[in-house]
Amino acid sequence: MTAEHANAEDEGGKPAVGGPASVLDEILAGVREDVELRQQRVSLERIKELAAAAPPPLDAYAALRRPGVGVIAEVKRSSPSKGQLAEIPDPADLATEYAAGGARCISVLTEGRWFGGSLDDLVSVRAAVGVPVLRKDFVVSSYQVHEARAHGADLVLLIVAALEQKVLTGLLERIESLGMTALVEVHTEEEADRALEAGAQVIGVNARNLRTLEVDRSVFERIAPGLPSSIVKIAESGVRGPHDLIRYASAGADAVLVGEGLVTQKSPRDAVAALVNAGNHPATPRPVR
Ligand SMILES: O=P(O)(O)OC[C@@H](O)[C@@H](O)c1c[nH]c2ccccc12
Repeated sequence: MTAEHANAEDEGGKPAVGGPASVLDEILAGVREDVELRQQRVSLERIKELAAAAPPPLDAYAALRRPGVGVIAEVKRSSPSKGQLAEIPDPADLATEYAAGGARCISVLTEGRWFGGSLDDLVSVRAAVGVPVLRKDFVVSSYQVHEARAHGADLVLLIVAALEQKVLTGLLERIESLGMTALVEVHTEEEADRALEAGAQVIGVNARNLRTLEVDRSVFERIAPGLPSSIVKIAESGVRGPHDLIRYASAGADAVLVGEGLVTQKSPRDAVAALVNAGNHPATPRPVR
């Protein structure tokens, strides 16, 4: 890697020039501080060694392309919009329930300040389940990508709105070079174009605007049909039950990513199973390739 490349990867996520600081900008500022502190304790060199020594990643891309509409179930304690959603004393227990309900992948929020997550949660979940695990965080530097791999991640989220194009492309390449899959998150058509331009193969359309936190389920219907059929399409946020999965499926979703709608249920396993059943039902539209 050239020095120029290294710098480019660590420059992402600057707030829009002159714009008011959004929730996303605030989150990113905290994330940068936290990454710096962790990097002082465990150097980039060391985290690269740990990543290289970790058991190889699972093929999340293949899992997401299986027939039927898949469910990515998220371990999510809190959110900036609602505060605490659930206690989740043992994320491994919850992930085990999700997997028993038929979840294709497990998403683990590792951001601490706003979402109450941690890398420890990722490690516990990885050890508990046999399905691919997503590191859900605000990834702005290659340090976090190696860190994800070192802690057992198979998939890493990249949020287009948080990254300059050069940085997005560099991080995506880094994720793939470590054998992981990048889930590239967009919220607008322009961001979708940037994701494709960067080489994304798995694109998540987030119904929630990370600047205002508003949820608009029609965003997926606007953006997904314009994506090439080869792209794996994930509908993120706002799934309350099977009816929302079916709506997203009708617009071409390969999978839905669900947090709040699962962690707030008495039986997260049954809630996942209900979604999985809807996703496998013959009447549910499925993506054509
Ligand atoms: O709880 P919900 O509405 O089911 O949403 C889950 C997931 O989409 C949401 O947690 C999310 C989507 N993109 C993110 C980026 C960062 C943090 C969180 C997210």
